[in-house]
Amino acid sequence: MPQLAFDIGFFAELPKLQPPVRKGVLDAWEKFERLTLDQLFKDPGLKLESLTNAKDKQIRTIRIDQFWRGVVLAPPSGDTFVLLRVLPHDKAIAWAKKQKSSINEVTRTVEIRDAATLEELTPAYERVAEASPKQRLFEKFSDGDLKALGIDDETLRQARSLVDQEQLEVFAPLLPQDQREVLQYLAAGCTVEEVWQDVVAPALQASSQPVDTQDYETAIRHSQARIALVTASEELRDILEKPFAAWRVFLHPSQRKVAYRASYSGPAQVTGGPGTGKTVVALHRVKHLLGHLRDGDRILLTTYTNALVNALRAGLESLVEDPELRDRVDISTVDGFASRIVAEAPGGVALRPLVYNEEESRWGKAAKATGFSGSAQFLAQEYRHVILAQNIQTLAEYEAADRRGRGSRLAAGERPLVWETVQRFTADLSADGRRTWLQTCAEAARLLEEKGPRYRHVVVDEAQDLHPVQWRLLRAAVPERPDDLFIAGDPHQRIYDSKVSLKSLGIKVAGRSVKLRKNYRSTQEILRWSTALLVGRPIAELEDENRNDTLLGYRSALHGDGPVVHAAATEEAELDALVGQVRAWLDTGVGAGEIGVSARFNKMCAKAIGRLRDAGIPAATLRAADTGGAGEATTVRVGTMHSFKGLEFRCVAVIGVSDDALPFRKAVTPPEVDAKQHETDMTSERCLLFVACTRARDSLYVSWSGAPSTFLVEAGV
Ligand SMILES: Nc1ncnc2c1ncn2[C@@H]1O[C@H](COP(=O)(O)OP(=O)(O)OP(=O)(O)O)[C@@H](O)[C@H]1O
Repeated sequence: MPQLAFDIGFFAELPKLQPPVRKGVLDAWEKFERLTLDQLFKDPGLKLESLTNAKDKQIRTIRIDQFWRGVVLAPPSGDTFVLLRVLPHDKAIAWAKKQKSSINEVTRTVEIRDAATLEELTPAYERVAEASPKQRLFEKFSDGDLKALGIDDETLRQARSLVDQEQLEVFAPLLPQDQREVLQYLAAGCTVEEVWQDVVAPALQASSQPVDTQDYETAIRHSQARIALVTASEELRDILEKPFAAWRVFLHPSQRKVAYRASYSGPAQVTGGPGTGKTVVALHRVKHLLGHLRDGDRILLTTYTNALVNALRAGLESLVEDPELRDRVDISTVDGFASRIVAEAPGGVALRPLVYNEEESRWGKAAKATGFSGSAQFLAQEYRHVILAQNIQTLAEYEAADRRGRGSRLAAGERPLVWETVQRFTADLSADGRRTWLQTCAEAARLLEEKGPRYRHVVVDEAQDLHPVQWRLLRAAVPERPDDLFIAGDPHQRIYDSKVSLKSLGIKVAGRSVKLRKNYRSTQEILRWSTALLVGRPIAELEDENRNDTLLGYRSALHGDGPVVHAAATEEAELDALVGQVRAWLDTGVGAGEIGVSARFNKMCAKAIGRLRDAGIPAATLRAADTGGAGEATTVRVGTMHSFKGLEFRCVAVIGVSDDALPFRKAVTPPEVDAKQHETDMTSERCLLFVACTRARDSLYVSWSGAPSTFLVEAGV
């Protein structure tokens, strides 16, 4: 029976199609379901026509309505057709005539290229290259290597004519998608092996048969990354009516391979720069695991902030239709999960957690009581990074503890007094019915270690910021078995003080770790600018702190304007400029809810909200807008850089990026107190700015008053 599948290019244009045109698409799809092949070709309403002077006889058009035409791949064999585009009549014909389809001999997937334009451009570029003193862009790669990566003869000739990346960008939209990616990664500096592993191998279809380059029926089924087969009209109606979320349907082969691998023999990890779809992969992994869950088994899906919990919940709702299945997933922050475990324990008392500022003053008091002369900051860090991290329970254990991660000296004879001060701090806290969040996690971990795990699988997003105690808790929440932990995170986005590697925690992901490189969120211009903030700064891996991670090959296929930077003389002037920028976005049709404003401090956020509201622009803090329901769509959301973690907006203004705000002196341990901690804190501050900037999809605006942050200066802004 014939059927009409849908190419990703059609979905990309879907938001522009009016409801009657969408209805026309649905009608056309139903015709393919209903009619025989013979009837389809003869149907006068559909007009499945081939085109004169077309590059490819297999590319035809169909009638959607009087004005709109669909461009369809109509293979010579098999009965699956693919709707490539829906365009106004003349544009559809012009576009269709230029395209050519093929089946890639390496990946076995269907490819579409703009053959006419490529044929026109290539000789001109070849002439330019011959006259150019520059080396050819792919000079160092042999034909054999390129062919092994799926570059076919036509693309090879085109690739050989290029001398620089700018030229490749001209060719990129014309090339078949998979081959384009291979060339872009190689041009970005990745090795043949890396491209093979990250781009080609995940797309490969296991088969011992030679590739039949005429068998489109099979190739279409191998092309899940760009062609969707829709089996029910309700499904299609749903896709056509709701705003289309491509991530639900079209995973990149590297994403699909990680998310839908049948099973991992132990903990698995997915890393990658901002916007590479780690959260998307985590959600698809949950979907996969739900499909194999035994009776009574449950999944914990956990992340760092409440805003992200809401985002995960919404994502899972759109990915997993069945509410009963969704009910088998608990979605919570790690701290929220810990509170629940502690509160549910027999006799468990919910102790009020300390907020950040309270802790330091309590350490000060404890030090005074015991006569410890060091700083409160030292004590807080010692407690966090040595005592809690190593789960130290006694003075003897503390005296024997390894303090290698710490850069501050502590003579052996001083440890008993530190220990006494710690005891004082914890005793005072419990006397007041209070607890730090990490103490709550430690208590929850102890309870689970005693009573046994609660979950069959734990899926962790934003893993880079978890403290060893939180890892202990998650480890105790799930038995050590295949598919126990699935971990998504990015060390470049570490913005809290928890530099810890999975290896040091005994969580072994070697051989089960994948890195994503394609950014789906931001334009290449925003990425390049933001990435410059981190260039030359070593960032330790998530897996192993003795190895550094890189953003090599990290890139986006999206393009737009570069970020706008604004230097204001005073804070007042900076806030005025912010209002001007937000108004300019609104004037171009951006919704208020698509705009995010981020600053280092709450105080600056409050000022921004006040100023925007004075100008008649609805604005609220992230939390107020998100818990206020409707506010989310109609309000500019304003939040600290920390609270922007994991979120995204069409337009982002990062404000107050001044010398005195980033790095924030109080958040950075002085080098004379602890040189190692100083470095870690500086990196966290730098990453914080990186995180804030990489929340932007289409537009990024960065401003400051007075002197700019040294991070901007060092990045050459
Ligand atoms: N295969 C895909 N197709 C289309 N869009 C995608 C795909 N994968 C991810 N996206 C989109 O890219 C954006 C970023 O995805 P996601 O939030 O999962 O990235 P992330 O790696 O978790 O980002 P960050 O680390 O910055 O929080 C989202 O808008 C998501 O819908």
